[in-house]
Amino acid sequence: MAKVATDTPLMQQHRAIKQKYPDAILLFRVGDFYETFGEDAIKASQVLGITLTKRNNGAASSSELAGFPHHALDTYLHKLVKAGYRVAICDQLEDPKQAKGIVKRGVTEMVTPGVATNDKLLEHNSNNFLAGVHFTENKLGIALLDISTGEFFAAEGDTEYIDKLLQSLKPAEVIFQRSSQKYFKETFGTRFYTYTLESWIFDEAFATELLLKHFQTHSLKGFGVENMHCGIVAAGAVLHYLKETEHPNLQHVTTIQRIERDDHLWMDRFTIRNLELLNSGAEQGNNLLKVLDNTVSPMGARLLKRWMVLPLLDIKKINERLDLVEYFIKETDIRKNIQHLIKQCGDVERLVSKIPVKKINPREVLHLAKGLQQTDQVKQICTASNNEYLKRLGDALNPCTYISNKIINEIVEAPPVALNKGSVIKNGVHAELDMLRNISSGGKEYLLEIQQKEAERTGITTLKIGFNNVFGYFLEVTNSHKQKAPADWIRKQTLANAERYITPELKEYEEKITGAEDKISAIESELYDKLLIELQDYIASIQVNGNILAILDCIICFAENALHFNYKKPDLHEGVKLNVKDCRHPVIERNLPVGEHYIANDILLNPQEQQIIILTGPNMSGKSAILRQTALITLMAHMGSFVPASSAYVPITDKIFTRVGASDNLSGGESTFMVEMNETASIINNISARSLILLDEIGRGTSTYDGISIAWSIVEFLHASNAKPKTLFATHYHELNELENKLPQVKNYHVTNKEVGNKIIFLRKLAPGGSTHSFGIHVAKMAGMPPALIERANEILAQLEEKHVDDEPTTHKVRKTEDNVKRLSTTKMQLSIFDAHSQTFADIRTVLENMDINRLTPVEALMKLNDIKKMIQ
Ligand SMILES: Nc1ncnc2c1ncn2[C@@H]1O[C@H](COP(=O)(O)OP(=O)(O)OP(=O)(O)O)[C@@H](O)[C@H]1O
Repeated sequence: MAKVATDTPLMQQHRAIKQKYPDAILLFRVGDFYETFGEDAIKASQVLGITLTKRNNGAASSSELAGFPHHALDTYLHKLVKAGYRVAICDQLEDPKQAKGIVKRGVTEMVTPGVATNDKLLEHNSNNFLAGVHFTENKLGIALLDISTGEFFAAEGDTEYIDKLLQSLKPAEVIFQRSSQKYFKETFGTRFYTYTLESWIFDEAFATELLLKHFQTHSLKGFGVENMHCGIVAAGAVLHYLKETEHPNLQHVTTIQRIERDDHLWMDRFTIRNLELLNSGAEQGNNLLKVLDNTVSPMGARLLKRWMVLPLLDIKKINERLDLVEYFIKETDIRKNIQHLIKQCGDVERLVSKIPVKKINPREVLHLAKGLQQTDQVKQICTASNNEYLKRLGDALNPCTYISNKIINEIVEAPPVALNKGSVIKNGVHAELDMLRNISSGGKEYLLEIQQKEAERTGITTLKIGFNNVFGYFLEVTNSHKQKAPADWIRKQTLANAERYITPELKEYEEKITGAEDKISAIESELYDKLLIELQDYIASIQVNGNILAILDCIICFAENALHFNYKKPDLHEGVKLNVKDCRHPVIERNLPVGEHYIANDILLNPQEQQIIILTGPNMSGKSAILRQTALITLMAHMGSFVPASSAYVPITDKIFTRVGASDNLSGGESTFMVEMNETASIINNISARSLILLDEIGRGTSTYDGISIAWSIVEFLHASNAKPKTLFATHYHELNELENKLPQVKNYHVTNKEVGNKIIFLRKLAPGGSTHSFGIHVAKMAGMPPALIERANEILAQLEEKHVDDEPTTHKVRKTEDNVKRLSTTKMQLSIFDAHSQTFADIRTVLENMDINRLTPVEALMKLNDIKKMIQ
């Protein structure tokens, strides 16, 4: 921080407070402004675009200064936090008028990305989690708390599991111990906003004590987390951090829930990314969440996101959801009524979290109360239904009748947002308040009487009564009448075209009115405060309501989706066979150009006869779509949603893995191929009989020969494994079709197309058998490559195809292809890479010739590859 002048008491006070928050921008309240000094001012002026000035303190050194009016806090705070700064808000802790000497100041809130409660900083359809991560040698713990809703979760497991939770729940801020900084970055990347704490905070006894104190219980058994040692430590760190950042009012954090790995269908981060669940690569916004999320409340939208990244494994619970979707499809009136009521309830979870910190305004309190009345109606509808699950949900709703009635009886029909902006409490609630109101309004009438009386007395017809903060009520006379002003008026102010006067009578009434108004506002605050204190007792119940309304919102959304998009109820079972008829891709089908229809396909995967499908077909024919729709249908079924198919027999699936060859998401300087191999290795080590694996052009990140070899051995491995995971493998290596003849549970399929003249028409139908060529050149032409280039490519292709290699073993084929390439290099357009490095090429050729690809393990293949790479270098 730049040196701050020390000679004024104000600056001394600033320095003392700033010392406690060295890594935050300190917004220092001075009068009606928030000021920043020194380096804080430089940063604030850059981020906020406000003027940077110098404050000169006479003999002492000068300091940079930048400030903004206090009422603009929300807007500027939002910008600072979004820019990645931690912001400490330092307020005046006493009324400056009452202060003796310098006004007392202190930090009342520290705002960081993970502990934001301000509506402007939050996205209504996303949780804003603060995550704590605790590292130990063999396990990691994680806790996630959304202070804006009160939701608190804990989990523990290996690095991969914690990574998956971090990637899918996307916390706004992650805290962990300082000593783990390097490890965190290496393990989870640099995309998270992080903050480190001292190691002593990550202690189980300390954490347990904090949690017990917070929940006011004697043990953590009731929450089911008592054995979750690492999770407890992480949760303790989160609570500690909230205390440190001046968030002591956490009464809305009423419980901590355990996230159990074995309760959910597992998808790692590559899969979540590849399946484009939450975000999509090319076309922004076209993801599964966007397509499925037709919820009507923010609570519903947030829950749907969680259901998507944490799909269920318990068949009973899934069926409960599916049956309720079916019920809602049939019962249109019930569905529409409940949906209409949920829509009106508002964001119950976020409203309730403002109660402990008293940041809930009168309008929101009334909204909450009306929401409770709507909840009561939802309850009536649910409990009267004949669906067991719906009855149970309805039974758990608590309309909190006493408090909702009280609020509706006490707060006016259209209250102002700010408590001090006028009348909030209804007449008839408080006798003294009513009386003071009479005085206040009567007093105002009396002022008008004075105006009339004085106007008649003086003959000044244009006489007006006005008010300002400096000398209160006054009589205003325009210059043309000022000579008529009587001697008993006291002149107070001269304006360009008028004079202002006060009279003793005016003063007397002014005091009466302002006295009454001050008292009115004091009584209103007191009554409102009381209401908030009473509301605190209902926080937990209202949160339960919020959660149930969110569940209903999601299930109704599934019913609406099923009706609008023709989704059908999946049949989940404990076996291993996957059989989907007329399967569609939920996202592509909704984004097709007008007039185009999605071509549905049947997918059958069964470890006994058809464990692995090798899928070939031209570029753009729809191979990836078939792979992804199989995974998406499985995932949607596990969320409890109906699926885009005419029927779906879906096995309970523990893991979905998808790997896309040569993905462009490079990290840590690894080569594309290395990333691809790492990702594939993690599948091979984690499969079970219940896993679904989708491999899309694995191996394409390297040369054709290596690619084929690796793809080949991966298929062999998956086929030979005891787990027998169901696998779809899309590839351009038609050589892999040979595997069907060697391995009984491998089946070839291709995506059909028709050649008309020199054009391809994609029929997009899945058919048995492999396809022979890829039409890559045709796609290049469609993409607008220069005609000369296309012509030359066709020429090369024709030469390569001259020798048919299709019926020969792969090893021979590779050699023949090499021969072709070698021959091509001597034709008119030289393939310069082979020419320039002919010796290297010859060496590589020898290595390849001596290699028996059929016997090579993936690791050996990698080592050979490495040798080849060295030769090139
Ligand atoms: N069944 C289908 N019905 C209608 N359109 C489809 C279908 N399948 C795919 N498409 C359209 O074709 C495009 C290409 O599909 P996809 O990416 O699956 O092809 P691909 O065979 O994997 O191509 P490549 O081999 O080049 O990766 C999709 O973006 C979609 O617009």
